[in-house]
Amino acid sequence: MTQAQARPAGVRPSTETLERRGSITTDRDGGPGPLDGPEAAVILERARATVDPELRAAVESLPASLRRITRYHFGWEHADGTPAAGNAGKAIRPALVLTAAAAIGGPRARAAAVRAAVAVELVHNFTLLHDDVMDRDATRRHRATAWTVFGDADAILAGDALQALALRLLAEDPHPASAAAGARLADCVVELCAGQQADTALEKRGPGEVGLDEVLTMAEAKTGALLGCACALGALYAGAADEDVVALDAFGREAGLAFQLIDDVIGIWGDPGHTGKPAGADLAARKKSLPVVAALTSGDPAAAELAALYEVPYDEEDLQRTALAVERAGGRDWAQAQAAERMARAMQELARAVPEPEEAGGLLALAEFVTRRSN
Ligand SMILES: CC(C)=CCC/C(C)=C/CC/C(C)=C/COP(=O)(O)OP(=O)(O)O
Repeated sequence: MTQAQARPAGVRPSTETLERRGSITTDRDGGPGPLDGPEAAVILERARATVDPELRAAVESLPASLRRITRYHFGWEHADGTPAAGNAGKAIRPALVLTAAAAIGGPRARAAAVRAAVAVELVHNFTLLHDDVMDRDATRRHRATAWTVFGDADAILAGDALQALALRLLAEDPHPASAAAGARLADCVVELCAGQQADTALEKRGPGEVGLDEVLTMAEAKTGALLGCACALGALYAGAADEDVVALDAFGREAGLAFQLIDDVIGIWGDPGHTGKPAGADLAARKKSLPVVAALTSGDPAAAELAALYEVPYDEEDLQRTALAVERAGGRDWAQAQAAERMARAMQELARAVPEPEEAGGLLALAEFVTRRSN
C-alpha cells in the first residue's frame, strides 16, 4: 500500500479542524499562526513550543555541573557556556504524546498531557546521550556529541539525570493518569535498554551470523517502544479506554519501526547536510543496520561481496562500493517496502483507536512525516 493510499479517504484537515482537535492553536494563545506549511511541520513546531519551557525548567533544576552538559546537549549553550541558538531535535515524541491526547480528548487533554510529553522527550535525550557514548558517534544534530566535549562519564551521568527528571515530573504530576504513565514509561526504559543491549550484542557477531527477524525485533525495542509509549501516554492522559491505549501504543510502535527503517536508509544514503552526521557513518562502523542485514540475507550475489567488505575494517575507498552492494542486494528497496508495510499496519491500529478521520489526522500526518523525512 502506498502512503497516499494509507491515508483514510477525505483526510486533509483544515486549520480550523486542527485547532478544534487541539493539534495546533493559532496566535490567540501565543502559538504559531494559522496553518501555512505541511501539517506535520506545524504540529512539530507547536509541540516544541509547548514543551520547551517545562523542558528548560527541568534542566535548570539540575546541579550546575550536570546542567552545563545537558544545556550543551540540547543546543542551548556552546561548550564554553555561552548561549547558542538551540537545536533540541525534531520533537517527534512529545508531538506524539500531545497529538494522541488531542485525538482522544481534544485541546483540554492536550494541555493536560504536557508533563508527559516533556518526560518522554527527557527519556529520549537520555538514550541519545548514552547511545552516542556506546556507538562512539562524534556528531549529533550538526554538533559535536556531549561525550566528545565533556568525556564519557559526564555524558553518561547527564543522561542518567535526564531519566530521573522524567520520572520525577510524572511522580509530581497530580493528573490521575500520572502513576500509570510513570509505570509505563519505566517499562519502556527497560525495553529500550534491552533493545540497545541486543544491538550491541549483534554488532559483535559476524556479518553472516545475524538474522533479519532478530534485527527487526531489536529495532522495535530500541526505537518503536518509545514512540509507542509516547502515544500510549497521550491516550492515558486523555482517559482513553484500555483497548484504545493498546491500539495507539501499537500504532506508535509500527510507525517507530518505519522511522528506524528510514533512519537506517538515511544513515547510508542521506545527505550529511541534512542529517548532521558524516556520510556513510553506519557503513564505516560496519553497523548491522536493517538495510544491511536485509542485503546480507537476500541470497543475491551482491550479498557475498557485501559480507566480504564487512569482514575487513573500513577503508574510505570502499564506502561507495559497500553502499552499492547493499543497494544491489536489495537492502534499500526492502527497507523502503518494509517501512510502507509498517505504516499500513500503523494505519490499521490508528483506525481502531481513532476511527473518525478528522480526529486521526494529526497522528496520521506525524506517521507520514517519519517515513518521508530526510534527517
Ligand atoms: C538505552 C539506550 C541507550 C537506547 C538507545 C535507543 C536509541 C538511541 C535508539 C535510536 C532511536 C533514534 C532513531 C533516534 C533519533 O531520533 P530523532 O531523529 O527523533 O532525534 P532528534 O530528537 O534529534 O530529532
